[in-house]
Amino acid sequence: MPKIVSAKVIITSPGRNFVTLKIECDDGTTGVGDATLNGRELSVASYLTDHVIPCLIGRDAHRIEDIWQYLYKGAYWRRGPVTMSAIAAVDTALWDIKGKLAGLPVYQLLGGASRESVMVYGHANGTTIEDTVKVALDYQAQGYKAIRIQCGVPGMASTYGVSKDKYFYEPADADLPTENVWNTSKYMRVVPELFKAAREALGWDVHLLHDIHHRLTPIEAGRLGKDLEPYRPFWLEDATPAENQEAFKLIRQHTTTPLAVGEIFNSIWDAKDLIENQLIDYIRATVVHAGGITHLRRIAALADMYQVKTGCHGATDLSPVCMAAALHFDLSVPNFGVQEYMRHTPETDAVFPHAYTFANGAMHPGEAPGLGVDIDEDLAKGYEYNRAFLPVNRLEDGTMFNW
Ligand SMILES: O=C(O)[C@@H](O)[C@@H](O)[C@H](O)[C@H](O)CO
Ligand SMILES: [Mg+2]
Repeated sequence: MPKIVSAKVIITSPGRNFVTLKIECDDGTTGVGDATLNGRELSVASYLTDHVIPCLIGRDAHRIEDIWQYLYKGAYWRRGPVTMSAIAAVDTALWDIKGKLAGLPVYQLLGGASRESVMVYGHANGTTIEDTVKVALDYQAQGYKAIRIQCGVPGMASTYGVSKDKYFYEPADADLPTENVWNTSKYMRVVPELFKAAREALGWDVHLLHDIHHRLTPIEAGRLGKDLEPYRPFWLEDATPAENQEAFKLIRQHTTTPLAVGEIFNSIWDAKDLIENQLIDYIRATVVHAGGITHLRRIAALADMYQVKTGCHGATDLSPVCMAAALHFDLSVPNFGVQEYMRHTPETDAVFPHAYTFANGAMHPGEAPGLGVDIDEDLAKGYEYNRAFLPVNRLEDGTMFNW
């Protein structure tokens, strides 16, 4: 049996902070797992180093399920983004090792390919509607079949999803949280205009997505969903904060626009009622924050029973290790919907050499045994950790709001 003899946490910051777990077995086989939790990276690093790694040494690396259960039930304090990101990193690294030892890409261990490739969506954003549509046309020209569109809001200095440099969006932008200001009614006026202009420019053969990013009440989300129905959005994401899963009932009463939620979910329990009551159409949970491949498969299996599809989160703060693992999952899962692909920078890609490829609006994890991704430890050493927080959001009267 491949015995775990060591494991280490590698923190590197090629443009943004990443936390990677690397596990090594007695025969020299290694596996990697993403443990990055944007804005709280060191908490997961410590959880792994101080509370998980000592319990891994000497265990059989093939026993993925047993180790998962040991770390989940053994913590006593179950669930939460820190715990489940740490468990995810271990799980992902063990699937990587299992694939390498079997000489198979992980998707083959998950039941093989259910499709030829994985449709992805890119992020078109701009300060104005015109700017956003121009970038969306560029994505369409690159072959993307699905494009997220986010534009600035007249009268507001900033809004979610609009970056200074268009193609790379990194919201964790300061040593202490940047304070943004928000106005819902101004936002709700511009989004239908954006979709109208986008449909006129791009036509109907491209999927258009939008991320509300937890900023509307259920009835406001119902209103926006209804306003957008003529433009057929592929989904409206994070329409309202989802701690109260029941809130989505009110949105469903008012609009047929498909709903996606779950990038901040970290276990099946966060999504159970949403899925069982068919209150959503896509589940966004992904490998790094929802307990790894093992737990994400459970979430997808429950979703499949209710015709809910997967739509894994894939922002730049999820490392190429998570992207690789997600693509193996996406290729095999029966109820695949779409994969977010917010390209990493060239310096990040250099630190994380990978086998996955993009062509014509779709991706493939490649045929390398395991996940087909690694971390170049020498390169990684050259990028010091830089504390960076996600912004916070206030209403114009100063009330603390959702970012
Ligand atoms: O859908 C998305 O990609 C966003 O919600 C993310 O950009 C999210 O804001 C970041 O991952 C937070 O770190
Ligand atoms: Mg989102």
